[in-house]
Amino acid sequence: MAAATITAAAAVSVSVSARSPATTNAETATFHRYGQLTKTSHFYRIKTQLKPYPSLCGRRPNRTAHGPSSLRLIASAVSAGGNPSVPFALDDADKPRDECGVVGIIGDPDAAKLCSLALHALQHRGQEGAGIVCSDGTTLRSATGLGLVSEVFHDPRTLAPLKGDSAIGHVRYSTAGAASALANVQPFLAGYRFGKLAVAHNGNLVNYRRLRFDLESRGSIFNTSSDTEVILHLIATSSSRPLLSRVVEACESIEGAYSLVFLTENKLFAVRDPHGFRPLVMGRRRRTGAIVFASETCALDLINAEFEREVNPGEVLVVDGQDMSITSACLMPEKPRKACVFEHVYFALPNSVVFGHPVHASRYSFGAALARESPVPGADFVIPVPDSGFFAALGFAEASGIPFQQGLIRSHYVGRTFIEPDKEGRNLAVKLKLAPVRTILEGKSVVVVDDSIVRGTTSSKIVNLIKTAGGAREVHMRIASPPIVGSCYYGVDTPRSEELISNRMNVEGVRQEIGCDSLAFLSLDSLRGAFADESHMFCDACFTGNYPVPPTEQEAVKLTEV
Ligand SMILES: O=P(O)(O)OC[C@H]1O[C@H](OP(=O)(O)OP(=O)(O)O)[C@H](O)[C@@H]1O
Ligand SMILES: NC(=O)CC[C@H](N)C(=O)O
Ligand code: SF4
Ligand SMILES: [Mg+2]
Repeated sequence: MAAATITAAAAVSVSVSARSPATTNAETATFHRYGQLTKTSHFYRIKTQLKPYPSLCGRRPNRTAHGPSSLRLIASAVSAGGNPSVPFALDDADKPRDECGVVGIIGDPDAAKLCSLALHALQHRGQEGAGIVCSDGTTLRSATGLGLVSEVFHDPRTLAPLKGDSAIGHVRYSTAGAASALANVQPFLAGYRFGKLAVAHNGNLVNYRRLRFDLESRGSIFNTSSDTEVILHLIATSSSRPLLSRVVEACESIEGAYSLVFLTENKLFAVRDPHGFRPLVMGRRRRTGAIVFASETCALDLINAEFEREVNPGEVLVVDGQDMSITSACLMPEKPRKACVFEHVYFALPNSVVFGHPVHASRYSFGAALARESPVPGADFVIPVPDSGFFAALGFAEASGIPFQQGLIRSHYVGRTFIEPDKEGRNLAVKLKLAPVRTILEGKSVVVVDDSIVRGTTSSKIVNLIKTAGGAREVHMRIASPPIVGSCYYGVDTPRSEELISNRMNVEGVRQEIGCDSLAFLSLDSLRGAFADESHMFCDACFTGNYPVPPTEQEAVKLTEV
């Protein structure tokens, strides 16, 4: 972005209506500009959720380019665990990894505590680090650490200083920047010339290297090696006012996947990229009326928040802590919706409703379709690969009429293996995690259903376990998604294409490699069929190679080189 002008396409106006949680009538409908809201009630409901999305969009005049950076990342007030001395190098050698979970709460005296609970519910989205930033209206405080939420916040003294009515939180699984660096654990808290700002990000920016290069050549000093920090610098160097405009302007420069929550002293922002790759939902706590944003509805459920709606792709929502008014703006002209289908295949928890569809139901229908496409006549049992293969196996069993049996037991003390950052960790985790039930499997022909094969680590170990330790006669693997043939550039750990087993070999080659008696994957048509006439609104690039936002040549090379 060397040019001196940026075209900012933010909405100039938003619609807000207000109501008390105790009433159902809309009390007020006011029209505001850039979040200059008049207080009409303590509780507001956004009218825009009833409007067709494009009606929110508008345009505002050109703005001048970013000035010199004045951003200062503030070290965590509390660093719970980890090694703070890990350097801040831009680790080009890092490979992209997986998902993250974000949460934001405003209007509740227990905001930080609720955030930590919500992060527990989102733990499956990232196991490398966790953190919370909260605000008491004047001061932002932060606690971050490496490891699981239960490890980072095991000591009540870590949460105790996090007082205030608003907070954001993050569980990390790195896509850009070292997995082991405490500095990369979010939320990031920064000081800039208009105050303090914290951010938590789920997704991956495909153009962050170029943006970082541009910012650094204008004097920005980066404190982390994460793509997310670029967003803070873009906001800090924007010449737009107020913060909503700066956020919008920053988002116009970034490309790729981003579901974001920002916290200032008195406002909470939620932003979703125009394609809507990653999920982000909004809810409201019944007891206090607090507004909650979270990656998945399972986090809302845990803290008794009622789901209200998704944050729309391309939407910026701002909740003002002073009057709980909500402002909605549109980032830029509409782009085709491309929700990540892999959230339904693997990432999200089955009790979540993601992109408007219950995850357990999608998985069940993938499994049932698989049974119709690739039956295994004469098999004795259908066995799920815990955890995420469970509902697909149930669908397979019911559609095929073959009895369902829990032939593999999962240890509750080992997390997700696919999201382990290194190969040794993944190998060990599969071994420790799954154990065969010999008295079920011995001498039997079994259909083993898993949600996906990525590198093949899990499947080959499972086939071996079931045959040797379990004593099964035949193992027929059925995979409830198509072969993964392409890397993901939008926040998921499908790293180098050479590491993807289905990219290296055909189905028969994969079968021989993992050692099962037969192998079949779900067809692309059946995957898409589960979403019927909405299927065009899903990204399935890792199965098809049709990338909605082409990675720049440089990004693609970097991602495949490391
Ligand atoms: O081919 P691979 O590289 O081994 O990756 C695929 C496996 O990883 C995932 O499980 P994971 O253990 O991460 O999570 P889960 O417990 O939710 O199934 C997925 O469900 C497959 O089982
Ligand atoms: N998986 C994610 O969404 C991670 C967010 C961010 N890109 C990071 O690497 O920390
Ligand atoms: S490429 Fe695959 S994992 Fe990545 S966003 Fe698209 S569907 Fe999801
Ligand atoms: Mg699994």
